Amino acid sequence: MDESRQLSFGTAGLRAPVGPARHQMNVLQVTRTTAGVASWLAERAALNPVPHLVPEDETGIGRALYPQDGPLRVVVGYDARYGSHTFAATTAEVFAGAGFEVTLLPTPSPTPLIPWLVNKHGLDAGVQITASHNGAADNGYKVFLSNGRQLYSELEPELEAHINAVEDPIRVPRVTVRPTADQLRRYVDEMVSLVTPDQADLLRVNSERGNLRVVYTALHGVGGRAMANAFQFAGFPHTHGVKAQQYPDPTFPTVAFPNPEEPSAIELLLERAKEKNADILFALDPDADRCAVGIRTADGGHRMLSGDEVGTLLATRLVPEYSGEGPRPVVATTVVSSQLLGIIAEDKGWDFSETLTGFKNLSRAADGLDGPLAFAYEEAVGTCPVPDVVPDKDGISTALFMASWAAELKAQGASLQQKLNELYRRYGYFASSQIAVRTSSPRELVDHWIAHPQQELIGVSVTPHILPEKQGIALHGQVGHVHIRAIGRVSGTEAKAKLYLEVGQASSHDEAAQLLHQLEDEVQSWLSKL
Ligand SMILES: O=P(O)(O)OC[C@H]1O[C@@H](O)[C@H](O)[C@@H](O)[C@@H]1O
Repeated sequence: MDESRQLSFGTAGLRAPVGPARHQMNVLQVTRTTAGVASWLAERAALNPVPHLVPEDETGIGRALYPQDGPLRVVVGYDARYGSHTFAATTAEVFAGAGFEVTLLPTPSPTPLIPWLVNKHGLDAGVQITASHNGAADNGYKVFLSNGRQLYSELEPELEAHINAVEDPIRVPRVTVRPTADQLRRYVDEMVSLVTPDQADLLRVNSERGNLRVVYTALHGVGGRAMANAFQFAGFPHTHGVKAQQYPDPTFPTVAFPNPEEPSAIELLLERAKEKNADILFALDPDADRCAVGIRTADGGHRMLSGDEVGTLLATRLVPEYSGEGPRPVVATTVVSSQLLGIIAEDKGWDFSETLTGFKNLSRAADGLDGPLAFAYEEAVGTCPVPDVVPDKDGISTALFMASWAAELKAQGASLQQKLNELYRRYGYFASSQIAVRTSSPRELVDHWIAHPQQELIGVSVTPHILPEKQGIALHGQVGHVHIRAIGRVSGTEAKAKLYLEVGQASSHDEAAQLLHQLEDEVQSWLSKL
């Protein structure tokens, strides 16, 4: 590892092991980064002055009292990892030292609180100290801009130039910041209000929710309190957390990787689901911006839905079919997610937009289109159900929407699996899976795939497409009427290359599963030869 290398922004901000070197997460790194962010935000504000809100001739007294003319305002939050509290306090103090008005959250909190607060209070930026689902050794730094959206790629070079221009972090001025009152309850109340029934439906809905058995895990992260409160306030009395994983613990003692996408991470959740005979299961990631969802299977067991299954289902639940009036709502997903959402969008009259991985891209997916972003998701169990309230992925509101829907369906004798079957019957059967290759040089591996693209997969020829920014390569082919796709891409959060496999528009579940199986076998066999 090159120790002189400065950290750069990846899929979701800076992420690196906590340690003393220049390419690691430490107080000097955080000081330098924040000083850079502060000077960059100040420069942007100076270059984009607030338009005059009062007539030109009314100058002078009182002008400074307009909120837009005050100091830049930021909020700083943090998860419960090693170093998070210190890094957050450092971030807040450096912003304050640069003349910003700073809101520092008092306790470890879910990441979605930051975009929610930025958006709600018209702040100039937000920072969350988190390494999301990475291993215990890592920490990270995530930047949200004035509209609550994450810092996006085109702006990264400008910001990185400001960070690199910070000469001696020790000399950066710091001013002590007193933390604010806890904001979690306010956030939870607003999320719960999204699923609060009308007065006329109160009795029916409460009784539906009273019959749903919910289990969830916070995976040793910061979402436990938010999730418990949210379910309680929304009227789900039979909600059970996985006790061993309920409270923040930076060692993540019961899991190898605290990522709800990893089968080993949800073992205790599945045990709890069996014990409680659960109808629905939720696994938050450690900073609670993502949420995996599980359901009961026909044989009485449980299975986790894929991110694509949750995303496509929830889109159909939340976005009404286009009525022909006004701008079309925009739904969005990433290039490595299922192609099903695009097909549904065409049928429902929605505008559809596809971006590179990460909500830094997805939250901008409707820019340049007529309509607003109505819904976005990515296959990595990240869902943004209400972009105008939280313009990023949000595990808590996702869980509330899915639980409310599951309760309603249960009362009708139906299920989420039936809803999924309806989608497949209408649009064809889809199946997908992912293979991760952990390596110290994922870039080299993916460059090799790009330079020597596979010509055939499971006996049919495939056409290669290089992903934007050379992030990876997509191979598309047809087996009769069935579409097959394999994408290789460099992870932007961990040292791994990822392979995303999908079979689409098959005539039956079995056909999709069988072709996917063949695809997996073939990919595994060429991986073993590398
Ligand atoms: O595939 P990557 O780059 O490792 O990212 C995986 C996921 O990592 C999460 O931490 C990000 O919040 C997601 O947006 C992202 O999709």
